[in-house]
Amino acid sequence: MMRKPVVIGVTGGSGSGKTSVTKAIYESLKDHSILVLEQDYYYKDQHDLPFEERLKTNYDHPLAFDNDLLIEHIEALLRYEAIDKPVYDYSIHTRSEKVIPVEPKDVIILEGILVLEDERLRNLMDIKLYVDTDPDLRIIRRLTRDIRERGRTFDSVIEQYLNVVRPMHNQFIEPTKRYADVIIPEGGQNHVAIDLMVTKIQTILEQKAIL
Ligand SMILES: Nc1ncnc2c1ncn2[C@@H]1O[C@H](COP(=O)(O)OP(=O)(O)O)[C@@H](O)[C@H]1O
Ligand SMILES: O=c1ccn([C@@H]2O[C@H](COP(=O)(O)O)[C@@H](O)[C@H]2O)c(=O)[nH]1
Repeated sequence: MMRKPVVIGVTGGSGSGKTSVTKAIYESLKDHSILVLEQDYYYKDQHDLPFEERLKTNYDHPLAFDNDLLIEHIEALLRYEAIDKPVYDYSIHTRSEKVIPVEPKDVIILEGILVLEDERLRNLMDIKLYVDTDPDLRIIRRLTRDIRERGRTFDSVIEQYLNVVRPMHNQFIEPTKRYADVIIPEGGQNHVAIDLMVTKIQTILEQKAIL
């Protein structure tokens, strides 16, 4: 049987705990061969747009992402070829000049708000997870994080949440729950769900005779 990496998709609304779940799975498997791809890093490059225009972009719509490049990169990793992963800078709303060279690994975690929305991405996944956290917790988490880490003000987070993030969540993200194999309530503190996932990934790796 030909060797092929395992691909795990992790999705959920903004602030649901996708990154925390991904980190927890990564930490449990880091002695093996594992890498993370963040869909956020594949937002379309907006260097050509003035900063004021970038503020108006809808970052919660499927068309905001360069999924063609993301798919190209996953397909390369599935062939055990290295990629140059883009880096996204939230404070300037575009890709940074840097890229991160990424070597292929046996486990690929693909994390992002709309990774289950694109059928081409879904078809590349062995396991699909949806992190399901109540909207009140998600907005509290997002507020704290965006002010601390993404250079935002209280007012700008609230305004973006009500006008864009919330309606886009209801229209595009929440409906992808139906594609999930597993729904994880509460995100990164759900140790039982994370342990189950880690065990499942190990079983797949054993079946593929990678471990
Ligand atoms: N269970 C939790 N309790 C409290 N804060 C959390 C919890 N899970 C995540 N956070 C915090 O909430 C913010 C968003 O979590 P994160 O994992 O980045 O979510 P996502 O990737 O889905 O946006 C982060 O600052 C994180 O530290
Ligand atoms: O330039 C940008 C790019 C993205 N966003 C917001 O980020 C979230 C997705 O990240 P999470 O880590 O899942 O929260 C998305 O809801 C966008 O609104 C942004 O504000 N600016």
